[in-house]
Amino acid sequence: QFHMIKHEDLTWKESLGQGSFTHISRGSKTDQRDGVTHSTEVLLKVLDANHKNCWESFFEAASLMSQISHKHLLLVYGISVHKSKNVMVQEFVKHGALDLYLKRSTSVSVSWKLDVAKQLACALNFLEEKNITHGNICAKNLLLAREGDPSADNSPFIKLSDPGISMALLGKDVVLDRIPWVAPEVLDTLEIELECDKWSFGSTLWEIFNNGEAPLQGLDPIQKQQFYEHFSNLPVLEWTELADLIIQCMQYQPELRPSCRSIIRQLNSLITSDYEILHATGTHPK
Ligand SMILES: N#Cc1ccc(Nc2nc(N)cc(-n3cnc(CCO)c3)n2)cc1
Repeated sequence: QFHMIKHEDLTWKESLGQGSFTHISRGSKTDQRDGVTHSTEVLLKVLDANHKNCWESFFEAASLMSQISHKHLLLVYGISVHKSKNVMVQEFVKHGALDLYLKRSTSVSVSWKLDVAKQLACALNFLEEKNITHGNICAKNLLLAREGDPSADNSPFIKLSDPGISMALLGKDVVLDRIPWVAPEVLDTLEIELECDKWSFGSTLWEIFNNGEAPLQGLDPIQKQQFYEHFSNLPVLEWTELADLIIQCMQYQPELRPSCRSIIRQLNSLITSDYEILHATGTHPK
């Protein structure tokens, strides 16, 4: 079900940090095609040795991304299993994770953020049409392939990363730490459905429009759990129409959350209204 890559065809370069139970490095893979040796820059995602029991879920996440291809879904080249090393070999996405990029960037425009949000909505719509739930939508799992340069009139381009190890295996503390991205109903069942991705989309929208600041970042796991027990909502953004979309996505009743098509329609009208506001008053909504 996916391409097996030989360990000797991989070269590790610098470490780039870690996710849940994994760590990532820049690297390269060599392969022979019509007698010529090609070297490709890759991202090597290694499952921590002390979580070897999660290897099935780790590779299941990879195979989810390999079964389907879409311009906004990360390309997974294959996997490599050698001794106790379980490695997922991914395309190297030039500008890395969106949360870090937003934290570092000062001048990201509203239209840039709306463009990114729409790309994520399109990726989710594609998954929804195939009845596939991602289960870990957040800015950290959005990778920036192209920065977009307003003067050169080109726009950003994002890729949705693999969901990583399923929450059923991650343990309660990791699940609590994923509040408010994880949908409230998941806390009881640890089962993820399509509606869960809509809740997470709302939380990710909040992140994007708060320059990568993690929502509820100051709260400890207990306070995060209480946030759900009290049916709380994230702090409202100033742009009312955008705040409305976030609230719709983050409805505690899953069946009340909007379809992806509705999300895309609402983003399109925000894009046009943003455009009109800009050209009417020369100023941007907050
Ligand atoms: N400075 C810098 C820099 C760092 C990384 C990349 N590239 C890249 N490519 C990928 N396929 C995945 C990731 N990645 C980043 N963080 C995670 C964990 C959370 O998902 C995954 N980064 C490019 C530049």
